[in-house]
Amino acid sequence: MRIEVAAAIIHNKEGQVLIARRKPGKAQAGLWEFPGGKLEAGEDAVQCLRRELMEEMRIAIRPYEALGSHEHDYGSVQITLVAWKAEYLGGEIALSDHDACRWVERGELAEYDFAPADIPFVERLRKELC
Ligand SMILES: Nc1nc2c([nH]c(=O)n2[C@H]2C[C@H](O)[C@@H](COP(=O)(O)OP(=O)(O)OP(=O)(O)O)O2)c(=O)[nH]1
Repeated sequence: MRIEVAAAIIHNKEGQVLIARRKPGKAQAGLWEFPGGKLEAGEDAVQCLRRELMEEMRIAIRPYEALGSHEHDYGSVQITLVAWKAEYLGGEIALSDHDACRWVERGELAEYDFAPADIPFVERLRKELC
């Protein structure tokens, strides 16, 4: 099975990036990710991310720049992960699909265990290439 997933690399005014840990019971539980989710039929990545962030975290974002996509084979599922840079607009974070979230500096990203599909984006962020 192949699924298309969008992830938002959300920054705040201080330049920190929002990361979240997948909660127990979900695929990749315990690993950190950039929040987002599966594209629904007829939806583009920007619409998907606006919807997912409101559903999963109750926050409003503005995705504004596509950072490309990476394929990852999880065995039972192959995912195409599309990442977008996004601006945090507002709303107080209320978690439903995650059991933790943090605003982190790029230099702190190495301290977290990310879902394998996210690693190429994490590396680019760490090197400040995006
Ligand atoms: N959202 C998100 N999912 C990721 C990332 N990296 C990564 O490997 N995944 C995987 C985990 C899941 O297998 C899949 C996304 O599923 P999901 O559970 O977040 O999506 P969803 O909210 O639409 O799904 P559902 O729980 O409603 O079924 O992609 C990432 O950075 N963000």
